[in-house]
Amino acid sequence: MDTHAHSAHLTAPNRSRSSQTPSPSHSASASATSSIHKRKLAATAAAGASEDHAPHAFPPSFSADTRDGALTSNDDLESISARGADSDADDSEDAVVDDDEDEFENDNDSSMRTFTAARLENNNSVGSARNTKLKTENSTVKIENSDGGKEGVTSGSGVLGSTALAGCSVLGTAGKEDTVKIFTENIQASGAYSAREELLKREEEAGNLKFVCLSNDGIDEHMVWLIGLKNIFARQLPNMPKEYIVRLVMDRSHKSVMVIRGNVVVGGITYRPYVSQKFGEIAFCAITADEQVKGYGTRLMNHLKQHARDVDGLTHFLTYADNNAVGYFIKQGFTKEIYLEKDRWQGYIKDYDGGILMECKIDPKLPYTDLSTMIRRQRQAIDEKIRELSNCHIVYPGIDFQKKEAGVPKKIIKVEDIPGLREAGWTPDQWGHSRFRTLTAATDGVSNQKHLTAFMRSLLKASLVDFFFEQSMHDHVDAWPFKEPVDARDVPDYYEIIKDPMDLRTMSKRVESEQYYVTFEMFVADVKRMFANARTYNSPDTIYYKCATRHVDTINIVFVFHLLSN
Ligand SMILES: CC(=O)SCCNC(=O)CCNC(=O)[C@H](O)C(C)(C)COP(=O)(O)OP(=O)(O)OC[C@H]1O[C@@H](n2cnc3c(N)ncnc32)[C@H](O)[C@@H]1OP(=O)(O)O
Repeated sequence: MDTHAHSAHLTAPNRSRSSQTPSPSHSASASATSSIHKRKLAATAAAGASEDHAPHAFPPSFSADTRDGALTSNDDLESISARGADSDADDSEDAVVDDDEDEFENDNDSSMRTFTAARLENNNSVGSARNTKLKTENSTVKIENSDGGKEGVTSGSGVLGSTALAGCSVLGTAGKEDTVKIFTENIQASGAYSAREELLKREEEAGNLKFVCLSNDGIDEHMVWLIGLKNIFARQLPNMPKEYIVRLVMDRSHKSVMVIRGNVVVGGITYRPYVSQKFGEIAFCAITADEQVKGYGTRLMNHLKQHARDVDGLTHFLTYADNNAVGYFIKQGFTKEIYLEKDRWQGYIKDYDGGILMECKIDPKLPYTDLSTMIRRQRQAIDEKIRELSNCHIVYPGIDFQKKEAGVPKKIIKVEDIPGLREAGWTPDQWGHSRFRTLTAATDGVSNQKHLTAFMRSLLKASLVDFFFEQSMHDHVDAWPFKEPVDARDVPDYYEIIKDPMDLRTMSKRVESEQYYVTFEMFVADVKRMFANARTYNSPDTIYYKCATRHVDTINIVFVFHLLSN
């Protein structure tokens, strides 16, 4: 274990999403993430800790493992301090040369100022105000064995393959296979998640897209990709000092899983595997602005999990997530609750003020890069089971419900003629189970229907108007809105507000058809609808409103009376 120590007070990288990120289909998340919040990383490595706990400069990745090839020095480390982005220090102070000035032209200044000012402050007043931000629990920083870093460079590098489970093989006979296929495709069901994963998986198989995991191994092409990734981080995490990003990305104990499309980096995740502790720390995660919310972030995370489990032997990931990226991490299976035992991670990871520590347990078995196939198979298995137990997958032709005037059906359909009803287990003796008895079903259905029609007719033609509108008719002869359908020429906005109009004439037509109101409840429902409309359209001080209110109770009484007398 490296026991190199120095008294550095470290970085305040603010990791925050770039405000220029377009999010066509996710405006909510885009707007939520567009505000650049200031985030401070209070990282510390106290000098003088015990040998066992390997007192080190923070982040540990800048320790001895890093010296052989990373673009860092301990001086540089000391210079990254806990500072906000509002420093006004001299921009001319040199730091790490930027590889892509265009990329950075908009957001370069603030972090450079932060960095520079931090250096000045660090020289002048080590341990003053900044110390108050340092988190005491981090005062001892454990140093990971170098195995993590080395592994990252050797066995950990390479193109990440999908586990390529066989395509959707369907159980059962050929015929069944077809139906299952049709059904599964019909369910639209793969859902957005699976659809995106499936699409990107196909892109990978077609060779248009690849996911690689690399460290700084000196290979030219890899370096170009790492620099491309560094640029994306710098742009997407504008409050994070670029020098800090460079160091971690180029640090050989860190690994980066990258999405490469057409030899161009689209995004990536830089993490440090703590192999002996079996967890990894995600340092940076970003997708280039115009490729966000297209599923790359999810596929990237899935590749990362698979690689970290199968190559690094990790069981967990920890990360300090930006507030505005918490939603993304939750969708990737991260939680704010940390279940990993503290002694496995505390002191190992960088501590960010303003971020939220989140954890993800890596499942030991899940085929992370082929989840869409797994989900599809699960759906098929569930579908098969449902088919064994029910006929709900069989779709019958619909009922021809052509209507005449006033919504009266053109032809009467007998219940037993409804397609699929008998097949679903219905038998005519189940009539009585219906909540509302229909009169046609009873043995004396015809006479009952006649009786009901007569009753409703009398209510409408004779007593209803008098009974219900006695007062209003006397007081207001023009109770016309209830008697006829409202004329849109008289009341232009009526049908914009009232979507289900009702009036006494329509009801009368329904009664006279002797086909519409097969239960008295249907009749009462129309009366109530008529009153409800009156109260919706008219203001409470109108006679229509008052009248409707008064007579809702009346119709209820009539209804109860009818039920009792039958
Ligand atoms: C440790 C850290 O680095 S924290 C900082 C994280 N990085 C950033 O904030 C930089 C800017 N943002 C990005 O680079 C990207 O948006 C990422 C990396 C956060 C996500 O990558 P994407 O490719 O956009 O994610 P992807 O398309 O796979 O979306 C997965 C789901 O997460 C959601 N999501 C994506 N970004 C966010 C967000 N910032 N907040 C909430 N939800 C989000 C998506 O809407 C999608 O939801 P759905 O499955 O219900 O449709």
